[in-house]
Amino acid sequence: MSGFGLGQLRLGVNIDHVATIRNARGGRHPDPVRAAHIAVEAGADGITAHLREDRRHITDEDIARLSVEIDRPLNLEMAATDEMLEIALRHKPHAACIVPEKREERTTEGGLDAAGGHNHLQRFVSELSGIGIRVSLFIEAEERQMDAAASLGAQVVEIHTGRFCDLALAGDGPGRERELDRIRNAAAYAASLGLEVHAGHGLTYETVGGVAVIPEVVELNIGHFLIGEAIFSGLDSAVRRMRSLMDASRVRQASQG
Ligand SMILES: CC(=O)[C@@H](O)[C@H](O)COP(=O)(O)O
Ligand SMILES: NCC(=O)COP(=O)(O)O
Repeated sequence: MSGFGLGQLRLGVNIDHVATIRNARGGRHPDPVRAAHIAVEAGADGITAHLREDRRHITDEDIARLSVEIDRPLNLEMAATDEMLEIALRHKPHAACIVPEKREERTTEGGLDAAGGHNHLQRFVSELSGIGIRVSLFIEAEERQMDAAASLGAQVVEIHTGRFCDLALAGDGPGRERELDRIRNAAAYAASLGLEVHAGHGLTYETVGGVAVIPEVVELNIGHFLIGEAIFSGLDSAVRRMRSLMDASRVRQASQG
């Protein structure tokens, strides 16, 4: 149950890094699909998985199994390539979130340049939407990127919270607040364009509250921190704690009016 007064805030659990641990030995344990089941039982509203071109963690088989074995929406993160488009059209996940990818990156370093890549992206957005897949663009908190997403016909934008989280981790209070203001303004602007607003990347127990109270944000996608916490407290406990922090933030915000 999310905060009273504010809309329901969904939690999408990204299970990429369960696959990172599995792939370290090349076996089948730990199983990302088993993790997805545990996350759903613990309160996840959906599962996010990033099928990278280099398959460094989530594999094609993981996506195939998640597509049929999990009874919650699957949010497939993908690069805008013909290979990934074919896979998405084949499995028809609830949503496809188009993210930028560079092989040499350790993790996603920035948002998709929807404005600069408008012509390249149009075919992907049209073909995915054309068969009923909700298309999300993982973008920076910038109005021009929101304008591009709306003009492309994407239904959803996911605002990159990585810089906010990095500033928080570095103890840069003023910088963190400036970035959070940027995210707040971008969320309100995106909603005014009729876009559904999600947020994610790098969120932790410490940073989730600042984003959870943004009224236009209806979904948070959180993965790496939760899988890390799961090593110490178990995945069920980590997801439940994140869920309760999200809900408590919304209740606090609603009670303050
Ligand atoms: C787009 C994003 O921020 C993440 O969902 C993405 O999955 C990060 O890539 P890794 O999971 O490979 O770190
Ligand atoms: N799109 C963000 C996501 O799915 C999870 O990002 P992270 O929590 O693993 O950094």
